[in-house]
Amino acid sequence: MSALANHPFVKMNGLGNEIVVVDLRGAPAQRAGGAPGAGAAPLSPAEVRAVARPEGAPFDQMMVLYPPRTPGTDAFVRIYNSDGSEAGACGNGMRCVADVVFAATGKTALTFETRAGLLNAWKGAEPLVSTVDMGAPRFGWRDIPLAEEFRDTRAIELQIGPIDAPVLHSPSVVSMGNPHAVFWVDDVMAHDLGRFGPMLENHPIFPDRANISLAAVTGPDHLTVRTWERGVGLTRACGSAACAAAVSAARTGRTGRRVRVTLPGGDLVIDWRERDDHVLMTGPVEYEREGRFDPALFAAASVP
Ligand SMILES: N[C@@H](CCC[C@H](N)C(=O)O)C(=O)O
Repeated sequence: MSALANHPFVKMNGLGNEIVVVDLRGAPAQRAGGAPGAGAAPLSPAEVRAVARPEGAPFDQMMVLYPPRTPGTDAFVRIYNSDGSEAGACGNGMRCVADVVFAATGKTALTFETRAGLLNAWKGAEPLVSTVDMGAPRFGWRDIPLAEEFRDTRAIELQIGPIDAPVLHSPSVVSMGNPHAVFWVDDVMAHDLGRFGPMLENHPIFPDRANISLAAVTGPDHLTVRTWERGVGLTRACGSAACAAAVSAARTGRTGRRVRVTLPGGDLVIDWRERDDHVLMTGPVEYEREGRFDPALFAAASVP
């Protein structure tokens, strides 16, 4: 039987980015995938997709907390996309997880571990607002990763549309713990991202696929961004994409290092800190409902 059967969950969102939070830290060791400190086996893609079904708890990302692997951390967190794939980073999801743990423990600062490394979170001055340190961006072509060498990842050779009049071209590419391509446009609404997104997500230049964003500079230190998320599709907000757009904008001289990013679901403040190169993301979360996973979900999907 799935570790998720009958297990409680919290449905939240970060600016409309649909997030389900599941805490397996108190689950019996074998159900949580191993003894505390010994790691946590991933859920199967079929299990994750079962939860994402309309009769389950549909989400863009499901954030699953396991016992800490590293002393001093509050949890090991796995991040799942609705197609069952696992991601290395999810800014909005981490802010949701942080708020759940802030509320349960009374702490105001937390450290989590994800596949992409350690990550700190702080409670904000206002209720339901928090800041997550997304770590340092990586710009090397192998780190993103790209399938072939590009010395300068501020604008790589990639375009769609007619060769002499491309519709989208020369994206900035970066890893925020997950792969991002940012296409610079005048108006993020003027392009059919629902059509181009899947082609670009699965373009052979991205061996691990990629999150695809359209970004426009819409004011002094203000960006507007829409994202086609890897493993999900169009979402109302993608925190790591906001970070990717912000660092790419600063890196290409379009803005300074602290910007407000407007996404379809609302605004995030992104600060690419000079002193340690880390990217800080601040924004709100919302609680929607609590529930328990119906075991029938997993039986129907014939998952373990
Ligand atoms: N919504 C997220 C990003 C989630 C992961 C992404 N789809 C991937 O596969 O890399 C965010 O807020 O950062």
